Amino acid sequence: MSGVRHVDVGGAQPYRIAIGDGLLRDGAALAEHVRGRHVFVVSDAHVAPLYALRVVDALQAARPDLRCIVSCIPAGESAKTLERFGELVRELADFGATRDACVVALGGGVVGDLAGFVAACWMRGIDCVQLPTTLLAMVDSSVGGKTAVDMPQGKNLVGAFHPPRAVFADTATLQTLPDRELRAGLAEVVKYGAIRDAGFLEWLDAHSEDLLARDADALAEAIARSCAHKAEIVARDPFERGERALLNFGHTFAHAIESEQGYGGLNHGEAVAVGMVCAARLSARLGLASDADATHLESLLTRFGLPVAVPAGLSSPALVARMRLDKKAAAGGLRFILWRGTGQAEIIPNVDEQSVAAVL
Ligand SMILES: NC(=O)c1ccc[n+]([C@@H]2O[C@H](COP(=O)([O-])OP(=O)(O)OC[C@H]3O[C@@H](n4cnc5c(N)ncnc54)[C@H](O)[C@@H]3O)[C@@H](O)[C@H]2O)c1
Ligand SMILES: O=C(O)C(=O)C[C@@H](O)[C@H](O)[C@H](O)COP(=O)(O)O
Ligand SMILES: [Zn+2]
Repeated sequence: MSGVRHVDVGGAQPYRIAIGDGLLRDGAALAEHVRGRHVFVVSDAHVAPLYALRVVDALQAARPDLRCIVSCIPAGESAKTLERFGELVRELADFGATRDACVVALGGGVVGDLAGFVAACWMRGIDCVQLPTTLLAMVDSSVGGKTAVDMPQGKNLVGAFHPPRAVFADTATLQTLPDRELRAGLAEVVKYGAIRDAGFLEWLDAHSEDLLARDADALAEAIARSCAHKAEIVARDPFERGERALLNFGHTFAHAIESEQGYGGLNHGEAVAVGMVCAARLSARLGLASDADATHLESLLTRFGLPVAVPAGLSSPALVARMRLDKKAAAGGLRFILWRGTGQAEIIPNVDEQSVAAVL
């Protein structure tokens, strides 16, 4: 296969991210990561009909001894629950999956987070291979080993760190992705520029039309650069003891919005876009950065067709209350990822709630 890019994730459990057109058909490469005979493919109602058979056929052509089953969850954030987790582990038990079984997550970040959590828990941890099919999953959720399910009380409240064995991002799958989901992925791409690479933001600015038109080279470049940023951070800080928290830029706001809307309003990428603008405005309010930087970020996100304001009808006190259950909050109060200007994010403890409410 020509033109495949690779990003290696270092650390105690290293793995490789492959990015290229047609990777789901490369059964030999996928099968390399299956140690036993059980393959449990988790996908969703939109992705499974498009791609699941392709993956199973490719795997079985390469390894006729494999036993593959496909479990299909409903599409969307509302499927990322403890209840669905329970169903999937019961299916694994019925399948007779042994400890050398492999969970294959075929889909967006919802499938990736849920299937990854199943892999983290079944027999205290089995292999997981991530096959991301959304831009967001390719640039972010398939990498780094955060797995989780949501609760009504908050996003990703129950989960585990469980790095994948490998990630195969087949960029051909992006051709069937709805526009809204493509734009959601661009929000997390912008995040890398916002937190640590002002030059990347300039590149995104210059290539915004190519990206929205799904130009293959522009998308592959954006994915590879995003993965390289994430790989560098998670290799140094896999368990978010320090700098990994920078990847949460905009997320304290985003998660509060998503949970307050019952996971049926803005999708994750859209909420992150709003959250990043709120974080930039809060930085300006606290005197850390200029309002001009926030305005520049807002205009790039707007160009990508993303929302930049908190949806009408959400109350500031309710959102702030939700932030108290954010995973970065400590007994001492709210901790935010803010910036000192484009490309310079920092962890800021003890942010006062009045300033947050004012920005909301
Ligand atoms: N673990 C992490 O580090 C991490 C990072 C970022 C986000 N996340 C999580 O990821 C989730 C969001 O992921 P997402 O944006 O991929 O959403 P998603 O998984 O809900 O996918 C978005 C929609 O696109 C559909 N879809 C997926 N691939 C498709 C394709 N190729 N063609 C047609 N339709 C397709 C899905 O069925 C779904 O309807 C959130 O739960 C978020 O919390 C996790
Ligand atoms: O990988 C990380 O670390 C991130 O924070 C990436 C985020 O984009 C992602 O949404 C993540 O799931 C948020 O994690 P959480 O710990 O805040 O739930
Ligand atoms: Zn995110």
